[in-house]
Amino acid sequence: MLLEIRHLSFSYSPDRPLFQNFNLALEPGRIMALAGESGCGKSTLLSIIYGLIDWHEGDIIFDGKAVFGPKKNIVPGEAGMKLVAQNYDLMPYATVAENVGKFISNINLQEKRERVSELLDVVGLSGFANTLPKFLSGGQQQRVAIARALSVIPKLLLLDEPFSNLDYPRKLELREKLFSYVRKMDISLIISTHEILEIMPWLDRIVVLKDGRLIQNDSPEETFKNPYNEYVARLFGELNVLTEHQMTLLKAQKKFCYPHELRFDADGTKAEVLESRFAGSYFWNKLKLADGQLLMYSDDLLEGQIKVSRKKN
Ligand SMILES: Nc1ncnc2c1ncn2[C@@H]1O[C@H](COP(=O)(O)OP(=O)(O)OP(=O)(O)O)[C@@H](O)[C@H]1O
Repeated sequence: MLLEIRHLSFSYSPDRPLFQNFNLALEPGRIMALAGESGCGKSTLLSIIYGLIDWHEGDIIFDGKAVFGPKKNIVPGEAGMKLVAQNYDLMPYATVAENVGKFISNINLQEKRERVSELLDVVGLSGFANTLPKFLSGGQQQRVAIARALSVIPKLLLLDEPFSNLDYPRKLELREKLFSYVRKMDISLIISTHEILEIMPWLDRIVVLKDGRLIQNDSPEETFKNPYNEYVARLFGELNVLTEHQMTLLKAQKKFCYPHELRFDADGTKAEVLESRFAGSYFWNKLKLADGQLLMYSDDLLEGQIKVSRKKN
């Protein structure tokens, strides 16, 4: 294992424990997402792993060695580990290129320039090498911090919501370049996110947290198809929670059903279309089915009475 968290306990205040006997492990070269509602402990866990916070009990082993908090390790951060937190901590009077090159050796300046230029390309900031951070947007500063974290290839990269400040096209571009680079360089990654669907294709593992507790730790496919509970299923977007009667009519084995899992079926059960709205790549529909309402996505606008069934997994 590259990282092992064993029996971790931590709270910000004694009356509100956050992590209690928390365990987690990461194999080398893997990409793991930390998912869960706001306040579930994602940022805190990343800070603890990086040694920025003293925890109360338990061990964190990184690359075979124990990690310590600031009481025992005054300069935080293990060699081989980098954290990009939500405060980017850039040098204000240094250019973007100088910030990115901060940890790169000056022995070969030509090599350093090339490396900085490659990293700026990865984060989509090639035109900003000579700009000062104060002239950048929050999202751009965040990307400078990511480039700097990648400048000396870490074994483990910790990213706290790296796409949160980006507009959609930039997010897509950075996502593609960043994950490709991380895979190419065999960097292990733990990434916290609110938007699990958007990064799902690149993940090996999804760890779902709620109030500091580990709710599920599975592959993306398993988590999506067999969410442990409603909280986990809701991380993937809109969700139907079926009534007993609806479960019987739809011959559903499970209580949860995503809107895309419902489909037209001449042999299906009757439903009434209450609303049908254009939503881009699909139509968003609200149906009345038996004793409750359901959401269903369709290719066409719907109206009146229709028949639906639940797709098999
Ligand atoms: N410095 C602090 N002092 C006291 N409580 C804190 C501190 N930082 C976070 N908390 C609390 O600890 C819990 C976990 O917070 P944390 O920031 O780790 O959650 P998160 O999952 O990263 O949230 P978000 O997705 O909103 O960033 C929350 O209840 C939060 O209010």
